Amino acid sequence: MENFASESEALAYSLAEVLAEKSGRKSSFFKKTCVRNTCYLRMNRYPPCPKPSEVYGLMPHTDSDFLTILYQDQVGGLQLIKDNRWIAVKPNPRALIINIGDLFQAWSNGMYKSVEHRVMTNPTVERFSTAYFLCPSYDAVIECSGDCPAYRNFSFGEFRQQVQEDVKKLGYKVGLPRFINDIY
Ligand SMILES: O=C(O)CCC(=O)C(=O)O
Ligand SMILES: [Fe+2]
Repeated sequence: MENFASESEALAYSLAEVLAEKSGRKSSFFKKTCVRNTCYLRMNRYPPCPKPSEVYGLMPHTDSDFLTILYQDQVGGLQLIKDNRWIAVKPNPRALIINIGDLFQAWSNGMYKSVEHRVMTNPTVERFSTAYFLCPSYDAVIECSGDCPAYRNFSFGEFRQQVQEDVKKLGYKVGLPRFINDIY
């Protein structure tokens, strides 16, 4: 598991470097902004569920980070939304899944999208996945790029707090729409 974490960390940084350059920013941004104590690994276990059509393994959501590196086992169940339709992400033991998170969407002014995804349950088989989340320090300010920034500046701490507040009060995450720029 430690190996997975350190390999994922290295991969996340190099991917983020390339993506930063592609979005017209300094490639060193993530090295400077992301710190070990906010990045984390999540191990997901999905027990078999007798009513898969009624119970999600994981509710539809976007990830609240910069970038996620995900490994899923052979059971399947991960889906992402494309053109308003849910598409299954086929398990491949030789592949990792890379998700752009909300912070990268804001930072790139929507050039890269934080894709909505969910996990369906399986009636008979247990499923496992492991995800590494690349996150900035809580006080890092996410500045949206471009002449017409779609989002106002916000810190990761502020974003996280708002997400937690919404989940507590409303029962779901609102996420980036809360930070849309209202100067236009
Ligand atoms: O289990 C999966 O395939 C997805 C996990 C996930 O989306 C998450 O942990 O945020
Ligand atoms: Fe996720």
